[in-house]
Amino acid sequence: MSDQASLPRLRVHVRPATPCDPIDLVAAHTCAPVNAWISEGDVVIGWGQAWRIEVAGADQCRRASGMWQAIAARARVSGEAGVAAPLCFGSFGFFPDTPGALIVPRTLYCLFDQRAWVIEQSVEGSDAACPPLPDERGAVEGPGSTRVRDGAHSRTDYLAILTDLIARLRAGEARKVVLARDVVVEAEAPVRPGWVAARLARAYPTCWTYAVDGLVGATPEMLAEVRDAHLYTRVLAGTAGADDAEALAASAKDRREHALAVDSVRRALTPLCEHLDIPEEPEILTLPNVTHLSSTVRAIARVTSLQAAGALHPTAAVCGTPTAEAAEIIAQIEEMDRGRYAGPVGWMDSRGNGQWGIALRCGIVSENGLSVRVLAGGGIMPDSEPEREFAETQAKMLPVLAALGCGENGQQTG
Ligand SMILES: C=C(O[C@H]1C=CC=C(C(=O)O)[C@@H]1O)C(=O)O
Repeated sequence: MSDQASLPRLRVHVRPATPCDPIDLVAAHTCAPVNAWISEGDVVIGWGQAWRIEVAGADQCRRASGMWQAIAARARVSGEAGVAAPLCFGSFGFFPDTPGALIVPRTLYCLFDQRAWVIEQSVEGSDAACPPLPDERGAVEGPGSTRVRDGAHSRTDYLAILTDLIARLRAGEARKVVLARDVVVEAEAPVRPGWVAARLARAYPTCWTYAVDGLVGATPEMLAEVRDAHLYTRVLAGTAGADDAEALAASAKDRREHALAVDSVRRALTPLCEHLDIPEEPEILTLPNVTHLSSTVRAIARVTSLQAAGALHPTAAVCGTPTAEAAEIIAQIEEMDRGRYAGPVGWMDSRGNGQWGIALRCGIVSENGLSVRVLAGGGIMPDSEPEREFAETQAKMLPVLAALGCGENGQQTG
């Protein structure tokens, strides 16, 4: 059976709405599951689920994009013409054996160019009512007290894996490998992704905050944003402390690490794009917890945002160089399921325009909400130092740990 067999016909209604604080809205109490994308520019928040597309195996993004285009083409849309509805959210695995999904919410609140819209989406023939917008004055409860425990590896184990990896890189097995680790936060009461997203969006307003299908985070790295064929990608690789911008700019190791990430983006985009514009030198991006080397890449690409994301994933910022060798080494030594960490996460409209970030600085909330796996990694080079790389992952975990009320070393901060 083809992927596109038995796709639904959506009924969609778009109406203008009063702009409100989207962060209050995402934190508001509701019985329907929340998915969200909050940035300084665009906001998309959805409640409930009208339809869901699950994709497993290779080439997930391209296949999901094809199914979405077929659904969007046959949707019956009424109301105002200000938004290219229907809209969906999505999240995909780092490795192809983790299934990805597109979620079509029942009710959406969107803020584009400071204009607000409410969109109702349902499958023709289903008569369940769309959930109303929640009252943004009623925030959900937090998870109470929380504590952090080791994930797949203790600090000692992880340092040993790093040491071994650096030896393999020095022996020439790959030029760069991005290694990651996890910790687990246990909570007294269920963690609500909307509550975590609201705290992240307030603390990291220049990042793209997302909550999709239980994956919640605030990423500074844009994999692919496409608006009417204009493609924008922000490549990050090379990290130092929040106050160490000068040292980072001068670090030969970080500049080489960054150049490999930019090269991987160039290679992926060249067959896909025209007018590929890649800066010669990276800039510094300063966040509250870390500083990164950053390159903004622009191009003209006549593809959907999700097709572009699929062509780019996995970049050398999250996998390594060469890609196949790095992925193989990760699979051998990381001994942890990355799940959807470091995969594409975002949203898309009926024309394929949308934003797909890399799911970094994130947590995966368990089904009952009582635990959250927090993941972070870093690019390892032959001249990396294990202790510094471990400290870098701690700094990268800080946003989600702090949002959950845990300090850098796992102590509770309220
Ligand atoms: C793999 C992660 O970060 C990537 C993005 C920015 C900087 C990175 C680095 O310097 O290693 C990583 O390539 C992560 O946050 O888990």
